[in-house]
Amino acid sequence: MTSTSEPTTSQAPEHLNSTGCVIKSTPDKGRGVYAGRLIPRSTVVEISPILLFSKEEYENHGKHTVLDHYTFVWTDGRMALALGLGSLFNHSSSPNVSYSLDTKTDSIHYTTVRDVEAGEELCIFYGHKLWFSPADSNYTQIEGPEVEDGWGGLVAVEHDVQITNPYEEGDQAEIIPENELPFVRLKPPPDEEDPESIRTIQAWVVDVPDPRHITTLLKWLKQVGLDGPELGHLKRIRKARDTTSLLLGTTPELPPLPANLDLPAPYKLPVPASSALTMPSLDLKSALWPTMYTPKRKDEPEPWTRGKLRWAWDVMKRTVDAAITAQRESDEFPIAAHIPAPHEPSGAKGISFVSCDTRKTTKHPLRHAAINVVRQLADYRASQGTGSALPPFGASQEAPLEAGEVRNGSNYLLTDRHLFITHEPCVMCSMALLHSRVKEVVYLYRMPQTGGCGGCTCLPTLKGVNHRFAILQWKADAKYGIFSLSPLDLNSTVDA
Ligand SMILES: C[S@@+](CC[C@H](N)C(=O)[O-])C[C@H]1O[C@@H](n2cnc3c(N)ncnc32)[C@H](O)[C@@H]1O
Repeated sequence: MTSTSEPTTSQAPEHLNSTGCVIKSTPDKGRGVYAGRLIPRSTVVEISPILLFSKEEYENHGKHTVLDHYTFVWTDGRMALALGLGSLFNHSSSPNVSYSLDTKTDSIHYTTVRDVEAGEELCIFYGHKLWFSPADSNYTQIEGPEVEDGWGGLVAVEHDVQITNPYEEGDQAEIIPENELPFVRLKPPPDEEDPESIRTIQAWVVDVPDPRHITTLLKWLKQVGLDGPELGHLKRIRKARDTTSLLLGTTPELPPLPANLDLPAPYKLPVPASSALTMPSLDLKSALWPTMYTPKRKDEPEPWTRGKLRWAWDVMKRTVDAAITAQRESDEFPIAAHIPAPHEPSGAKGISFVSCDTRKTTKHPLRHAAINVVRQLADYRASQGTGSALPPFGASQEAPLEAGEVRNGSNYLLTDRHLFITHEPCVMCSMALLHSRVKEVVYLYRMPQTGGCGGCTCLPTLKGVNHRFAILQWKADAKYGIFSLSPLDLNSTVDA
């Protein structure tokens, strides 16, 4: 019989710390740290005291032992072993925990970067040069010659500057005035001018063989409360050839239609989810159902809430951190690109992808950060076995896809998605983003000589291209809030 005080190997005890972290065995990474309950974002889950080894001590002894897989490079070049939970966080390329050094107390602080669900593993990012094959499908191994770092496994913890997201505090639903946004809009968001990007909702429609019955039906819609504003962006009546049809509503069930009119059975139809902002969009949407035309005024950009800015700031911060790491550890250009999980008011959900420029280590001139990250996403989709039949990200409000059905851009990689990048993408990358139907590109540094998003040319405004995307540039004064280290200097002739 097994008692709780006599654990067996098959029923190992779980160690729970006061912030809800549990040590458990993982299937493929040895032990790991898991959330024993929901752990909110920005929770300091662990403060690990460290044990320091001198360089000589480490070179002569520690390095030749298992310690080599557990040690951090400390600020002064000594090696640090985190005591407590600190040594048990496994690596992920999409970490949910960040860590920072406290040199005053010789400890490392581990903080969640997003809400972590009960049962989820808590992981940190070790760096780009791993000494093991990661059980993490999103990881892109940097190719190239092995570099002897000689100094333990984990990435160096170099600074103790605590950077906090300026949008963390306050009402997350508050709309931030345009002049207080951390970026400028170089190009407004596009309207849906591409059949693949048009969002639809399912609505009930009935064909009305005798047009004289329309008036009676309009009165009936009022009586049963189906004349609400949710379909206000559409016209109620469609006349197509010799059939007149009436839009009834979007309720799951319909009340019985007036029996005396002898109408055919109503049916469901995908209709546009919003009005048309441009003439090309009007044509496309009206082909589905007659749609209202409500052109946007020039001074009426899409509002940004504090919550969405908080998301964008975190995304850009992580992009910058990846670029710094790529340069520091692999001597790459400090360029990184990030396709984040889409923002949701309840918190970003889904998978995000981060890649760096790898053209130096791979000796491959086309391995730019933006191309690498689009490929990472494509590989992920392919690995899921759903390939082109994946629904577009952010299409959660639509009816589920039938097996094998392809709809609304599911063949495109970036429909409805943002790309954050440290430097304005070059012409080649801008074209790749255009082909992938990206929604918005956000960058920190403009590249006047090489950029394809406003620098030397602006791909999405060229005549003949079949997709438009929005372009945002981080403001110079807002930029430095995001860096912990030096700016990401790049020669102006480099194509990012
Ligand atoms: C600092 S330790 C982490 C705790 C370790 N799992 C344990 O049980 O002691 C680093 C070691 O964990 C394993 N590891 C960490 N992250 C991993 C990952 N994503 N995939 C596979 N193994 C991983 C590797 O063996 C690595 O040498």
